[in-house]
Amino acid sequence: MGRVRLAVTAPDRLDVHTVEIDDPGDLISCLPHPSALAWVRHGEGLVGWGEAARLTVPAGPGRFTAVQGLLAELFGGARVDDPLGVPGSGPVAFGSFAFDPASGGSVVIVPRRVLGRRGGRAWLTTIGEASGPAARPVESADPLTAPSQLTWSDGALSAPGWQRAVAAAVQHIRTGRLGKVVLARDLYAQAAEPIDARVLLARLAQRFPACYTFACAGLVGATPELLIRRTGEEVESLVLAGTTARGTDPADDTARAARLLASAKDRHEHAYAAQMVREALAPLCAELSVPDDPQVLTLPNVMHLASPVRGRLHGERSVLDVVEALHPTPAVCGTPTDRALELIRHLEAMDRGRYAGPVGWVDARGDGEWGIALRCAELDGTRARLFAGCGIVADSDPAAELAEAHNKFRAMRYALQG
Ligand SMILES: C=C(O[C@H]1C=CC=C(C(=O)O)[C@@H]1O)C(=O)O
Repeated sequence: MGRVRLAVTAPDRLDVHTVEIDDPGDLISCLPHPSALAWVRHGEGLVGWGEAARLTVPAGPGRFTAVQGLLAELFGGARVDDPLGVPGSGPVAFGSFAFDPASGGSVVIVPRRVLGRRGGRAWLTTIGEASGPAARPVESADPLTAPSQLTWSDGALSAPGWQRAVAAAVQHIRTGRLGKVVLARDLYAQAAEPIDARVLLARLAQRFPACYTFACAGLVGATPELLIRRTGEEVESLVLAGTTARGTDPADDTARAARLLASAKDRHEHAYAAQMVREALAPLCAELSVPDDPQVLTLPNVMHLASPVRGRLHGERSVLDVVEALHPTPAVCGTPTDRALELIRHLEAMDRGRYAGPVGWVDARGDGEWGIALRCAELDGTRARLFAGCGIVADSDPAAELAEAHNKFRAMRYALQG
């Protein structure tokens, strides 16, 4: 167990049954309640609902390994019937961690039902009940209502206030104390009725199929950034940093992609993130491949510089142990990490909560997928708090960064407005 003391609500012993089922089709439309758990990309992944166990994770170092230790105990003591034995079958926990290690609010949930779909197979896992496996994913579902009468307001900083923060960050960087810092801002949307996460998930998955559409304890989004996937010994990551807006037509897109690849400022911003991921993974891996040059990832709202990373772990390490080594990367914090974190706390004038923290799932084998919670919102009844951030380097321009944040907000604005 790590240095963090976790609060756990769980029965003495979990009963877990996985059964292979016919293809349930769209996973998100199988979610029966707004309190959704989800991790879906290109129609594959996991959704969950209900709570067999909940871990409340306080602030402090060693959060990820502390959770891993506790889950190993909980899952190790469970009665498990898992004839599939694939990543995501058997006992699974979904989690979402605060960005800042000094902040509380991280949540890990072991659902009562998990529905999985990958590679032409589908399964249903029932957790916590001694009564045996459920035969069908959902008996009945609450009706869906899209958010209406939305009104918008600034979060901690107005647009000009945030531009001043960016300008201040540039000044700090020019003194040479740090190379890069990622600054974020928040926005609020107010709806007439409680916001149903399932509506937002369905819109995000349909519009951003290549992103990881996620939900965990009210944090909902579609992130393009894979922090780490572990499948046995294999690990994968997709490092993103450096952004441009989409073009107005295919020729404009091609020109913008070429400019992004050639942009010294964006290459610089990207290199900090790729380098740190390389350094964090190298001691954990027997083999590691990080491309020398990034490629362009095109999304419906923006384009990013992207480095797909692959490795083979040595030693017994769960996906959460690898998350512990990686978070926070310079894609969301900066270089050096401690100085960037200090500046973020000082300049953003807000607590990021779980935005820019790891979000994903882990199973009893230690396999799992964790993204960085970007392009997301924290739902609280009728209100949504949206976040977007931008990497700042010595030659960043505050107005251009504000426009970039605006483009990143468009994903969640679309999820809310349709
Ligand atoms: C911090 C965010 O994006 C990160 C990921 C990709 C590109 C980024 C950038 O170009 O600034 C950011 O590092 C965000 O979307 O809130």
